[in-house]
Amino acid sequence: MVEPTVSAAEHELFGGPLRYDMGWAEHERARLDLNMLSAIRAMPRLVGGTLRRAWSADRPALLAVGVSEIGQGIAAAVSLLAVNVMMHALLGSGTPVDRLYGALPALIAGAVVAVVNAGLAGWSTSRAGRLEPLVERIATTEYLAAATAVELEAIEDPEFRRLIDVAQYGAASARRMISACVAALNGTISLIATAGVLTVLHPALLPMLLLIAAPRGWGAMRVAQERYVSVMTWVEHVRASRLIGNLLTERSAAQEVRIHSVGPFLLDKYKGMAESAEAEQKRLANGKALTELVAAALSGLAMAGTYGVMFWLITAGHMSLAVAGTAVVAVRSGSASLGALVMNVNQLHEESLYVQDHDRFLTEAAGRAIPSGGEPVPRRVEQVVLDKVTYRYPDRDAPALDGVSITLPMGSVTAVVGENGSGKSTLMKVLAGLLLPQSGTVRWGESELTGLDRSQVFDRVALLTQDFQRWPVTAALNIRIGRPDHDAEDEELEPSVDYAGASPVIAKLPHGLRSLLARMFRGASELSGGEWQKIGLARTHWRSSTCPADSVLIVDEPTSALDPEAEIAAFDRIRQLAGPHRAVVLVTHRMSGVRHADTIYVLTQGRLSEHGTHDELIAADGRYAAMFHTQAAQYAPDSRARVPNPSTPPVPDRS
Ligand SMILES: Nc1ncnc2c1ncn2[C@@H]1O[C@H](COP(=O)(O)OP(=O)(O)OP(=O)(O)O)[C@@H](O)[C@H]1O
Repeated sequence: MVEPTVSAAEHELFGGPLRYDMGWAEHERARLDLNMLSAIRAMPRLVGGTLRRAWSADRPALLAVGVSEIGQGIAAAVSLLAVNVMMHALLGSGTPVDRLYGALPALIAGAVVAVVNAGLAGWSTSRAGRLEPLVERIATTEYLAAATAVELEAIEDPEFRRLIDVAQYGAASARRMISACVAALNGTISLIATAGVLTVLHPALLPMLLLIAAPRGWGAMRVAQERYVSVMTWVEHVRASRLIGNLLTERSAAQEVRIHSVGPFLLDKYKGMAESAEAEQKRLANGKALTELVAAALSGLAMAGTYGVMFWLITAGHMSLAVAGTAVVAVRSGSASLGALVMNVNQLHEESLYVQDHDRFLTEAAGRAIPSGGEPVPRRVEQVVLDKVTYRYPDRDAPALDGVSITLPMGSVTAVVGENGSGKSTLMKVLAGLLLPQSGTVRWGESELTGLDRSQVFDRVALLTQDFQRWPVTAALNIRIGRPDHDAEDEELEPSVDYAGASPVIAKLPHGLRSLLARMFRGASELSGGEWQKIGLARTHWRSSTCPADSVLIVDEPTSALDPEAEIAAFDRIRQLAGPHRAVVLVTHRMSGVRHADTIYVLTQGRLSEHGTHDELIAADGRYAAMFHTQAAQYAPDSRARVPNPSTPPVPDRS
């Protein structure tokens, strides 16, 4: 395993070296112990996978490639035979002119074969060129579909995220494997043809040919292995460098980059990291040069040995000069074919390592996919209940939720409050069916979440979080995307726009709802944070209003960017969304927004510490009352007297 030097920049920025830990499974390390034999042994399986993809992409094109490559192999054998006939004619008896005339038919045959060969090569290239993008598209689609189908827990699992990262190279490799397969097929057929001719000429020549090519094969395989190990070891480093590069150009960081002079600082770190990556490239290049030199020397020795054997065969009278002439041509073309074949097999092997990552990702993703099927969610449920729910994130020791029970009757507004990190958002993900609790149950009416068709559960949930997605599409689609399979004209979206108080926002846009909301495109418009939140609210309304059955609306900090008037209006509107067939759950730190909720649940460090109405909780004078009074105190006329003083002393001035 390569242990590259760690740059000072990495230490400072990330607290140490960023390296792919190869921790997926023990067989990963075994996989890196590549050698030529194991590569050749794995070849039928790898080629089989590529052919399967190509077969499903375009059968006629694949067949055309196969036929034209076999045709080229036959052409190679025929042209060697023509050379043999020509040699015999040229080195035979008679006057030079007679001998030239004697060689003419073979010469013409060779020319015809060359033309046919060129035609076949062109045909193969055009069909392979058609297959390549199709195969890449199939592999990319498989990758994207698998990534979107896994449980949220998998997406948040750093190990799985790493696999998503490395697997992204697989689709391009699957594409390149097509041309490598074609070239390998071409090389194999040419080689078989040449080997056949050589064996006919003299059986001793065939092993010599293998001896010439073997060192090059070994060299190519070794270089590929080194490169793959290096790429895998450095993948996180490369990603981090790219991240720094992006931060320097991203709009979101642009202000701090300038005002805090983060630009020159990060640029310097970027250079530091690039230098350590360059050192690795240099090490690889030196290793490659040395390996290739040794391989070329050994191959040269084998070539000299071959000519020596031929010399001995001629002088001992075991081989005629004409046969020797053909043999020289055959050995040269055979060793070139074998060399190319080794390179192609090697390329196939290298690409296949990435395709294997892609396939491994697909297998892993299938194991972590959200199960399809299950019982339908009852159309009417009366209430949704979370009963003693416990959830612990895979990389955490303490549970984020510990035995939490809440009941959400249809038609009610429920508020969940609590300090930062108390588990509110996690609770909402469990409620939405995005996370499955390790213990406890979530019930829709009498039906348990685990037995339900999860896609139907998602269908019944509308979710608005404070970091909701701002899609780089038109304003209309940004609303309609709340239920993308429900087609709608712009006019049908108007009630949602009105509901969210977003009409003035849309009116300001150059093309109304048709305006593109994506700064990165020319002519597009950008909204402020609060304006975006209104669009988000409109989207949530659209989703809720297009659900024909009992549903749950979850709003997690929906008003953080709204001005005070808009905030009051938004809380009012959210409350109005509760209807006979809809339960509303509101998560917020704004205590003014929760006081009208039917029930308020207070979470403290993942546990439910109290619940009740606003009046009950104020009367209980517990955690809720304390939070409420603290916030209310800020707005009291004598607030200076009532807001608690900071618990820490002021930060000293360092200048
Ligand atoms: N994806 C995650 N992986 C690991 N731990 C997480 C993850 N998300 C949240 N946590 C942890 O779970 C706990 C609860 O987090 P959660 O986001 O649910 O709290 P919250 O009450 O919504 O906080 P806030 O008010 O700050 O939004 C925290 O300790 C947090 O660090």
